[in-house]
Amino acid sequence: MSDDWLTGPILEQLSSGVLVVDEEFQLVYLNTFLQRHSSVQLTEAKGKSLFKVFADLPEAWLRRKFASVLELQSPSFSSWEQRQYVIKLPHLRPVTSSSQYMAQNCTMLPLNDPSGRRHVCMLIEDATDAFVYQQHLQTTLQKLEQSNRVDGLTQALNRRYWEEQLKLEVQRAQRYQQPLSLLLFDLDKFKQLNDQYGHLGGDCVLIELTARVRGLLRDTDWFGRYGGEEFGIVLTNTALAGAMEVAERICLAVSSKAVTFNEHSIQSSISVGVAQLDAAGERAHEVLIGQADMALYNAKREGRNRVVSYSAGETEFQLKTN
Ligand SMILES: Nc1nc2c(ncn2[C@@H]2O[C@H](COP(=O)(O)OP(=O)(O)OP(=O)(O)O)[C@@H](O)[C@H]2O)c(=O)[nH]1
Repeated sequence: MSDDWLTGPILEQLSSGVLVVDEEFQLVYLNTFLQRHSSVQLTEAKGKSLFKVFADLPEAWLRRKFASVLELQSPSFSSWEQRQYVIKLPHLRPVTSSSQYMAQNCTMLPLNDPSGRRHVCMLIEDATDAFVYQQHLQTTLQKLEQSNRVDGLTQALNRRYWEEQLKLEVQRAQRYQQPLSLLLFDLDKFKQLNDQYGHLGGDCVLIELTARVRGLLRDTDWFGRYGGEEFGIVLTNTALAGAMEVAERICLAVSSKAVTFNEHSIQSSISVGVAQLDAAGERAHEVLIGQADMALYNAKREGRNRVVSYSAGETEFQLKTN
């Protein structure tokens, strides 16, 4: 007895695609799922070349796959992670996704008709849910990674990540013998500012200041929040003279324009310490931080709102005022 009564309705109802081709890659069968999603009708497509019916198939790849299934008489599989789709079909999800096509898992099976002629049956499973889920997961992981790197208030890099980058850049500069400089700066009399305008006023100054500073830097510089009101900038491929120029520009950008907070106009300034990498060895980045910190200390001591560079061997630090 024929099994058509059984297989017919199942193939009609199946929510996966079933496609069969003969040895010449001519279409023998398409189930309802595929006809509905591709708008190709079996009655019109039967006997035609698969690659003419579906013009945008990856022909060379699919021919190789089919040939190996026919020759080895064993199944082959392609997942959406390797190749997002084999047949370009629109997906019907009401979700936003970067792709409008159905992600597919494809299994290719050897199939012989009753007279022994060889065919290939391709089963196409809709994997769009998994694809969309993975995309969401990736976006979430990227956001998480980003939030692990930045300081929540100012969006400057946080201290841990910034120090990691400093260490890497110091190693790079040493290996390729390129100059590298470090700026450390600190808001002047910030405690007083907080006392006068409240913590929110202080926060507002920190946010505005970091935005101004960021606008003055190159993409290759690393700007991080080193402590409460202390920040660090790694200037790659920059010698001391260039770093001093950047520091002066930043110092001026802060002091030349007040920050508006509620009805207040808050005037602020920073002191900046600058040092160029000269130490060798594994702890060179720590030495560099120490040197920039000493220069910053001197900028504070000399009256604030200024840039001071560290110079090795000098007892008195070179002072530069705005
Ligand atoms: N609003 C605000 N204040 C902060 C934050 N982090 C640290 N501070 C404050 O910054 C102030 C730093 O004070 P000090 O270290 O005495 O330094 P200063 O008053 O700036 O004095 P000088 O550095 O010598 O000019 C403290 O009052 C901290 O509470 C922050 O995220 N937001």
